[in-house]
Amino acid sequence: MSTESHKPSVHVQAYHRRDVEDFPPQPVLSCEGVDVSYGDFRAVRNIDLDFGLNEITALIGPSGCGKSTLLRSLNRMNDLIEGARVDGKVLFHQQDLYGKGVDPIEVRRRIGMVFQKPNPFPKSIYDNVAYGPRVTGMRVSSMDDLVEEALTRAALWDEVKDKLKGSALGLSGGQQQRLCIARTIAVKPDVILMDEPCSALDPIATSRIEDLMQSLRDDYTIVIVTHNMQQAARVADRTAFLTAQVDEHGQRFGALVEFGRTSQIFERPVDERTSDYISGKFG
Ligand SMILES: Nc1ncnc2c1ncn2[C@@H]1O[C@H](COP(=O)(O)OP(=O)(O)OP(=O)(O)O)[C@@H](O)[C@H]1O
Repeated sequence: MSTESHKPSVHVQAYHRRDVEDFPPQPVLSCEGVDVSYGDFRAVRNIDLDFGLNEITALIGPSGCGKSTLLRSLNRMNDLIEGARVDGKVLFHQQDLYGKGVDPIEVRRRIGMVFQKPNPFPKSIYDNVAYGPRVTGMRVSSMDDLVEEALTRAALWDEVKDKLKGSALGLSGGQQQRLCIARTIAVKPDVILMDEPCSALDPIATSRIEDLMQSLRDDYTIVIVTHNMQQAARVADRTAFLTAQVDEHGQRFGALVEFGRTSQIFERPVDERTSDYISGKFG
């Protein structure tokens, strides 16, 4: 990594950001020397990253550099992919998520995930939100209240309160994505992982999700993978830039290039590769 600072490249109006410290004072989730492999292919290598409490961290980088692979390692979603393996440590409140005796279902409850394409269940709006609390056996004094709270938190309640028994599939794409966020929130996670949550949405629906992320940040730690650098610059407190490298055997793999406050990454990147990427020279 060079020490010289490179020119600013992306200027966008950011949401009001916290004045985050240079290093997260309280990392909720940390990667220590994380490698993710698919069979013999070590797709992502040696990642060290801290995700700070009540912060939004964006993972950016060119296609295929391993952003989604890394994101899935944060809540053991890669366990569901045959041949996938994670080495190194992913610490959640200092506990290794891949340690002995850790229940991956509980991991996914505490660290929820929202996908690129809204994926509501073919059930009613109400049942989509109530699904997680029911299957995880959460003790709930009033399911109606919990559903209302989650939908309100996901900025969807006013639009759906009169049709809770209607099919979730009848909602617009943006509403479906907010429903998926409500479904994630309903099981009371600490962290929400978002894998390109706006890539299937129009600009208005995208802007609603970005607003929602800002309001969720007070209660949750959010990690978002995005291809949209303007989006990262608008919403994230910190940004990690990954890129593909080639090892001595000619094998491509994803590596972390630079991680810092979003303003620093976009306005004063230290590494030339970051500067080239955000100025559109590759990717
Ligand atoms: N299920 C899988 N089996 C084998 N290889 C995979 C699998 N999923 C991803 N890969 C490979 O791992 C590498 C990283 O892929 P990944 O999808 O994580 O990158 P990405 O940065 O999220 O890409 P994009 O921005 O295009 O979504 C790529 O070489 C990809 O082909």
